[in-house]
Amino acid sequence: MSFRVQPAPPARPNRCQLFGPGSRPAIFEKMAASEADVINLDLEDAVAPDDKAQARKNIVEAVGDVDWGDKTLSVRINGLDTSYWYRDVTEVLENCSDRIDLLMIPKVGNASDVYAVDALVTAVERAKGRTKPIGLEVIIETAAGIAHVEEIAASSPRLQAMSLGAADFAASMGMQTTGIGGTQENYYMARHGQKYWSDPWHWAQTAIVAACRTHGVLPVDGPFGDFSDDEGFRAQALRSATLGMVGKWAIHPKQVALANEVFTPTEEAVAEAREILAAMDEAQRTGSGAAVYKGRLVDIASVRQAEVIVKQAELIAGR
Ligand SMILES: C[C@@H](C(=O)SCCNC(=O)CCNC(=O)[C@H](O)C(C)(C)COP(=O)(O)OP(=O)(O)OC[C@H]1O[C@@H](n2cnc3c(N)ncnc32)[C@H](O)[C@@H]1OP(=O)(O)O)[C@H](O)C(=O)O
Ligand SMILES: [Mg+2]
Repeated sequence: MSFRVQPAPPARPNRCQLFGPGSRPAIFEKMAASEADVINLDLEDAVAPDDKAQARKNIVEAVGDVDWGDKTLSVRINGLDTSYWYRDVTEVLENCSDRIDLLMIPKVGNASDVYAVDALVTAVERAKGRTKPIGLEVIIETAAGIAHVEEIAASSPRLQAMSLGAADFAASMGMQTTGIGGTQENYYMARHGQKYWSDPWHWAQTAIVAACRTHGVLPVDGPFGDFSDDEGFRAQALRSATLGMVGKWAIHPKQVALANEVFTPTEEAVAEAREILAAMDEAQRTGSGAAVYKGRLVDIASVRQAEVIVKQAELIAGR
């Protein structure tokens, strides 16, 4: 227990982050017309090396020209292990309109990586007189990133969100899989001739959630590569939501509705949460710290749990 109050993360919906390559401007309007809460225009792995320069130009133009509505608009820069990243930051921020909200930093390995980008962003903001502060989001997708996850979550007041990038994470960890998220065929327990599949992403997700919740950052589940597998996406997203993550990436437009469905509390869940709050109001009025709701104990901790669901529903309703 700490006397410090747990900081609240940014109060904005982040149920789905829809990605699209910056080198494919034909889909920008479609991304803007989607139901995703966050749009990620990519300069990193979805863009071939020869297309990076043109992709920056496309993004600068699209940030200003496309009507992004009330979405959070983010640009993923290249990793700090490349020669591209500083020009991603300078060319985009020196030239694009104030409509941009965030830069996403991939393959973050420690707090100094975020510090470096923060310093460059700060310099460009001052030089260009940008008055709207740029936020940052990071991807945990390396062994170093997960080893230093808490210092990364605490690294900058600009930091708003942290995602798990399952593909690069698996590669960095030396995991024997080419799948991007979801069930892994060989990760199972065996008992009495039956296989019981377990979740290899679970420990990294909980580490991310704990670091984020400690430092007021939004924890987000990353990509699910097999976009023909709706059931697999939904199962992965439900596990993430249950663990405390607030949303999930979509790497194809058909995944947006699935993510929104999972990360929007159901009417039943909200109604039950409100009933618990009412039951506890009544209990406290009569001097009791606990009550019985549908045959089970509810107490002050149940109030905090119910408030998570009600606040999430209100955030989405107020979008
Ligand atoms: C894994 C690591 C990552 O980096 S993940 C994030 C980076 N990846 C991406 O950004 C890829 C994003 N997705 C795409 O580029 C495409 O969706 C695609 C290549 C996967 C499939 O495109 P395709 O056009 O072949 O798909 P269709 O089914 O034909 O499209 C139907 C329809 O939708 C439009 N479309 C396609 N993609 C998008 C999109 N992203 N947003 C909006 N609209 C899209 C397409 O134009 C069609 O439109 P229509 O013709 O019907 O009008 C990670 O870092 C890690 O390490 O884990
Ligand atoms: Mg990656």
